[in-house]
Formats: sequence, C-alpha cells, structure tokens
Amino acid sequence: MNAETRSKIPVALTIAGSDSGGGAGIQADLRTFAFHCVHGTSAVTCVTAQNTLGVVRVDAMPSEAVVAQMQAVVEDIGVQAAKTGMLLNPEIIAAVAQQVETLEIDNLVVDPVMVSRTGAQLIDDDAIKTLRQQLIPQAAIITPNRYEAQILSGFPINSLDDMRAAAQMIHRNLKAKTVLVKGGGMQGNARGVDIWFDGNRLEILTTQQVDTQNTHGTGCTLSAAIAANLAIGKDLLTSVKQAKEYVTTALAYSLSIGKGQGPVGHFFPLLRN
Ligand SMILES: Nc1ncnc2c1ncn2[C@@H]1O[C@H](COP(=O)(O)OP(=O)(O)OP(=O)(O)O)[C@@H](O)[C@H]1O
Ligand SMILES: Cc1ncc(CO)c(N)n1
Repeated sequence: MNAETRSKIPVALTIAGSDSGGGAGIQADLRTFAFHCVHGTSAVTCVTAQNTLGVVRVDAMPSEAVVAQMQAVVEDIGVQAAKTGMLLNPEIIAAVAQQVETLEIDNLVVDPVMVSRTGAQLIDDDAIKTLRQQLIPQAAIITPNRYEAQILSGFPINSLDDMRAAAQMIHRNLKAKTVLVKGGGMQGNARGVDIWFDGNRLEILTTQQVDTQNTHGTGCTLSAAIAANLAIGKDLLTSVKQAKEYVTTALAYSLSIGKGQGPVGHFFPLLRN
C-alpha cells in the first residue's frame, strides 16, 4: 500500500511542561491537537512529577534547550499557531518571548500558568513579572483562570462583574490584545462561565456546567484547542467558542482515575462505559 502524503496538514506548537500524570501540560496539549487533526509539536520547559493529587517536584529544562526545541520545529516544519503553558522561571520566559519574536510565531495563545485551580502557585514571583512584561504583549490572546486574573488585575474576583472588570483592566494595563478570563474556579452560576474582551467587544461565553471533580487539565486543553483551531485557519472568537464546547464535552466524559482530580476525556468519541 502506498502512503498517502498530505501537504496541507496544520501544525501547532506547545511550549509547556510535562505532567507525569498525563492530565495537563504537553500530554493534554498533544492529545488535544491530535483530536483536532492538527500535527502537534512541542518544546518542553520543565518536567513535573505530578498526579491527580498535586505537584510533587518540578525540574526545569535549561532555557537553551527550550530555544533549541522551538528553533528545530519552526525552522524545518513551520507552525501556524502556538500556545504556552507552564514556563516556570524568568530565564525560560525571556527566552521564549525572544524566540516568538525572532521566529515570527503568529497566533500565539498564552495560558499564563501561575496558580492551579486548587490555589497552588506553580511559578515563582520573578517569573510572573517577566511574563507580564515580555510575553503577554506578544499574545493574540491570554487565558488566565480566576486566580491568575486576580494576580494580573490586582483585585479579588468573586463574581461575574469582577471577572468582566478584570478582563478590561488586564487588556488595558498589560497591553494584552484579547483576554479570556476563565470561570472554572468560580462558585455558583459563574462556574464554567468565561469572559472575552478584545478592547471592543465583551462576550460572556457559556456552555453547560458539568458537575465533576475531574477537572485536571481543563485550562491546558482549552488553550491547546484554541491554538489548534487557529492553526486550522479559524478566526479567534470562533476558535475560542469551539474550544470551549470541546472542553465542556471532554469534561462530561472526564476520567475517574487516581485519588484526586482526574483528567478530562480528550478522545470522548472513542470512550466506552
Ligand atoms: N465544571 C465545569 N463546567 C463547565 N465548564 C468548566 C467547568 N470547569 C471548568 N470549565 C471550563 O474549562 C475551561 C478551563 O477553565 P479553568 O478555570 O478550569 O482553567 P484552569 O484553572 O487554568 O485549569 P487547570 O485545571 O488546567 O489549571 C474554561 O472554559 C472553564 O469555563
Ligand atoms: C505541567 C503542567 N502544566 C500546567 C498545569 C496547570 O493545570 C499543570 N498542573 N501542570
């Protein structure tokens, strides 16, 4: 049998950490790209020893190794979109920001991974500063969760109104082109509601609320799905809306594995009871 060669396969790049438990980070991103029929490439920033209960240990890659991975992928294969996840320290963030510019990477989705949904800080304070100054202004969209939006806006977020105000403030103060404040960590009716603001248009994005504790990797999955849709050539708002639908269905098929928060079911059409 002759192999059928396809020349127009969209390609996306994830610049993120490894999650040994397989629920978040590059493992979630590559599964999400594959689901969208987008070829997935990766630049690993750090290796976490992690499971459904939390992060046990983190080992950073040298920033030169992250740069080499980005260059190897972009200079040969080329990418139509990229996302960043856990970037860990100021050296890695500065190096990634520099390469995004040098390699002219378009359609950059920045998931400003700082604090997990459980409230655990995942990167150090200097890293947050570098992220604000060097990477966020280059993003087509940034996707902070409730706690990250609190840090970036500087005020507590307890309601949909607070989320709206934070999205507007982050857009204005950080020169973020588009902001999506995610509501997975909210209580009551605001849980699972996201706010989109691009300086012009403010949209409240809702799907069905899914009642599950298996929410590990929802943020990674959402930003990877946005990048996949952008790589395919969809516009930004359509990419976000469709990514949100994808996460909602993946949550509805989430996996009860481990003793804590299990991962979402990325390949739900293949899952059987
Ligand atoms: N229970 C839920 N029902 C419906 N949608 C949800 C639920 N939980 C999270 N989401 C959605 O999942 C997406 C990711 O948001 P979330 O706030 O969970 O990100 P995060 O905290 O960065 O995730 P992570 O667990 O990967 O750190 C958002 O679109 C959010 O609205
Ligand atoms: C590697 C990694 N990236 C991102 C997150 C946030 O969910 C996580 N827990 N682990």
